[in-house]
Amino acid sequence: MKTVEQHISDVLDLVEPLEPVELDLLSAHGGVLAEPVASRVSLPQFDNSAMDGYAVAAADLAGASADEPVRLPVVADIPAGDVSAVAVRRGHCARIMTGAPLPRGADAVVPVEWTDGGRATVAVDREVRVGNAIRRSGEDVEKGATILQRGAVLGGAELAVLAAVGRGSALVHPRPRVVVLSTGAELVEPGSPVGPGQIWESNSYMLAAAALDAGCVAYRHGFTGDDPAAVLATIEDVLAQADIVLTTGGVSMGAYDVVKEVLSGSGTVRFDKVAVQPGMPQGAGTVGESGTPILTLPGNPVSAYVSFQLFVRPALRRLRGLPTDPLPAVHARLTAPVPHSPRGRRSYLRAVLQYDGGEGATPYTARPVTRQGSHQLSALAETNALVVVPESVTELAEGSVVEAVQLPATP
Ligand SMILES: Nc1nc2c(c(=O)[nH]1)N[C@H]1C(S)=C(S)[C@@H](COP(=O)(O)OP(=O)(O)OC[C@H]3O[C@@H](n4cnc5c(N)ncnc54)[C@H](O)[C@@H]3O)O[C@H]1N2
Ligand code: MOO
Repeated sequence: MKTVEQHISDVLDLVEPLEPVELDLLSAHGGVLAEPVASRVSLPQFDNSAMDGYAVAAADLAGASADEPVRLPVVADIPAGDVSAVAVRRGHCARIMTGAPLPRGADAVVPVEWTDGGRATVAVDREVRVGNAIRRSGEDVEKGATILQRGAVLGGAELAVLAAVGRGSALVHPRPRVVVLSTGAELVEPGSPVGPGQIWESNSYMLAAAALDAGCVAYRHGFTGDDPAAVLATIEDVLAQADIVLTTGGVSMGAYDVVKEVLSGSGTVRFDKVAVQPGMPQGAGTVGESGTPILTLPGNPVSAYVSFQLFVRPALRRLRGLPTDPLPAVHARLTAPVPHSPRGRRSYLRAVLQYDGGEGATPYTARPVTRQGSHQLSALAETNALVVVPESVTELAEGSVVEAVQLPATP
């Protein structure tokens, strides 16, 4: 059987970061910067007021106090955006709003709270230091400085920085388009009645949602029955909208394992048994003229989920232009024994990981959920970690220290 690491490596060999495209800012959300961005301007671009108040020469307020306020004539009113470039002569002041350009001659701003708020003349009841409440040009960003590094994921903060320096678009690796196909004649769309022997389809929702959580665009293509011609036609149809295709079901040893049947004869898809539990039957390769990567995951829902986290997620990260680091892992103490684990396969047990600050080897505990079958979906929702049981280990006592892989949460 193939090792987990070998399969991850084979999957990664199928994908490259998507070609960068210039996208307007909101469309670039979730994209990964393909080049560093330097600012063409200083921020702020001009000295401006940090408060609503009065622009003054600080020296004019020498000796001002509550008992003996200094009175200054107000020669102008400067709202934010005002470009009428007033100057303030000594002994005068201008009313000024937050963000408005500082007039020539002023070297401090007095907040309105220190004054009587006068419009023609203002009384100021204390002294002010030079530079008070002034935001200097360049104190946020210096012209020419790098504001974002290549590889930055564009979220709200990054888009704000780009917008603030005047960029209307960014060159990014776009979000990959992930098409999810489910196969199986027994599958029925949730919300519709099921007949005898049928089940409601759930894998495509799980995988499409996991792809969205992983920063991709996801399309769900319902399911395609068990007819080889129809499955092949569907796969060919979706290639135009896919940077990667995920299928579930039909890859094992059954007489109707249609994905394996149709893909074995076309493209470069290889089917292997990977030494992992769950998620053993896996296929990976490319299809179509443009060599679109396709990963065929097992149909058992928990197997499909674990396969996504182990094998699909790194591929999606590479498509996005991100490092393919594994999920973070911590050491944790088991709060229950693991009575058996298959020799020669690495088990990933669904578990609830908790920080209890406890003494000893690790401050984390891991409680494996009770229903560990590949078909037992119900405990997935409470699962936040996968406990790793190495290939050579067949049982573990309560209290054993294990590696627990932390699963990503929906952002
Ligand atoms: N003789 C053998 N049988 C099986 C083997 C084996 O090595 N020899 N491997 C087992 C393992 S491990 C797995 S995992 C499954 C994988 O099977 P397939 O990928 O071929 O999946 P299906 O047979 O189509 O379905 C398996 C199971 O999952 C349900 N399913 C499928 N698709 C969906 C869906 N979209 N939503 C919800 N549930 C789905 C399906 O009804 C089956 O119950 O094979 C074992 N067998
Ligand atoms: O590998 Mo299957 O994925 O054991 O249930």
